[in-house]
Amino acid sequence: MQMKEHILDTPPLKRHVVFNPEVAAAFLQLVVPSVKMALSSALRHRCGFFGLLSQMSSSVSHGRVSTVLLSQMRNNSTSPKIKVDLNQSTGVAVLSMQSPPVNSLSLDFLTELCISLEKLEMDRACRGVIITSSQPKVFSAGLDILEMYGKSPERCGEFWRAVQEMWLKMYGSNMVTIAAISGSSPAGGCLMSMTCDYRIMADNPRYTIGLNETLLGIVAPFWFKDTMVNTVGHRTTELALELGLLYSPEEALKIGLVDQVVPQEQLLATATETMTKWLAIPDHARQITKSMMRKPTIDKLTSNREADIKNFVSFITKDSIQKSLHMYLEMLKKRKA
Ligand SMILES: CCC/C=C/C(=O)SCCNC(=O)CCNC(=O)[C@H](O)C(C)(C)COP(=O)([O-])OP(=O)([O-])OC[C@H]1O[C@@H](n2cnc3c(N)ncnc32)[C@H](O)[C@@H]1OP(=O)([O-])[O-]
Repeated sequence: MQMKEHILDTPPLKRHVVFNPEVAAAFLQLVVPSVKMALSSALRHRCGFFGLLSQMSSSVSHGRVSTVLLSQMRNNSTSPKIKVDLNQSTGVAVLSMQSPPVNSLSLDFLTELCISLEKLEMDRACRGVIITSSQPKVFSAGLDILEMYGKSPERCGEFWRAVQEMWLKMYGSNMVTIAAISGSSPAGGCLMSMTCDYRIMADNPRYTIGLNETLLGIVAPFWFKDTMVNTVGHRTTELALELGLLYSPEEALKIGLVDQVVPQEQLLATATETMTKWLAIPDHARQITKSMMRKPTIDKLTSNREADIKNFVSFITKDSIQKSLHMYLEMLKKRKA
């Protein structure tokens, strides 16, 4: 489990240059994303300010900045993908995913999400987080398929490390986490929901939730599987994963994939009420209990992180898997037309 800790402030940069707004804008576009990436990476490795500096210089020296910059420009990275409202008096934050069209989990998105979660984790004023979406009809479409299609092995590895980091932060959070699932939540979206302590889904039969990876011709890794086994049990997970089942809210409630289904307009109010109940439990007792339940699953990934990245990269870059992803992307486009 993560311990609350303090982040080192970076000292102000002193530069003696003549100010040119165009150069400054270009510089910011180039540097801000790499600082964000480096900060996230430094946080991941808990290596403090000097680690941060070295991450930044290695990003630049390996020419990664331009690749990251290009993909971020495509993803319209200037607008924040995560909005956090912390109510100081209740200690409850509402974290809204707001990355159109479907809150897909790109490297940028995951980086921003991890930074937001880390900040809340370290903020003593925050005891609970409600995770929801500002996008209509969708909680999250799961991993951004474009991050896994046509990308270099190096980039795939970087992406997968960020997916692992998101899971570690969410599944191991000391805070009470409640998913207010306001729309469809396939694959990685379902995983995010399952990392939370409690799940409430909006009652709309058009919404679906589940780990549907096999429908894309890909395989949910062991820690996706473990999270689902811990949530709904072994046999239900076996069926769900092999068939790539997506459940309606009512069906999800029946198998225990979500804990409550409520009318859409009551979703946030119900999540807030539920949070009050959870926060009535003394933090230390709840946190130790949560750790007791989840630590073995977390340890399994932390001790196999590099091997898991290697597996993912060699799997996802196979020609046959790339073909499956291509076909799935085409199917999504056709379905829309
Ligand atoms: C080993 C690895 C484990 C993998 C885990 C995963 O999470 S794998 C992930 C498994 N995830 C899935 O299988 C979910 C697939 N997605 C869906 O089923 C639906 O989009 C929906 C039900 C989430 C929302 O329905 P809706 O009618 O509201 O929206 P819409 O369908 O009209 O889409 C709007 C636009 O978004 C695009 N786009 C969508 N998803 C993704 C994505 N993940 N990524 C990137 N792009 C995505 C879509 O192509 C379209 O683009 P366009 O044409 O505008 O350029």
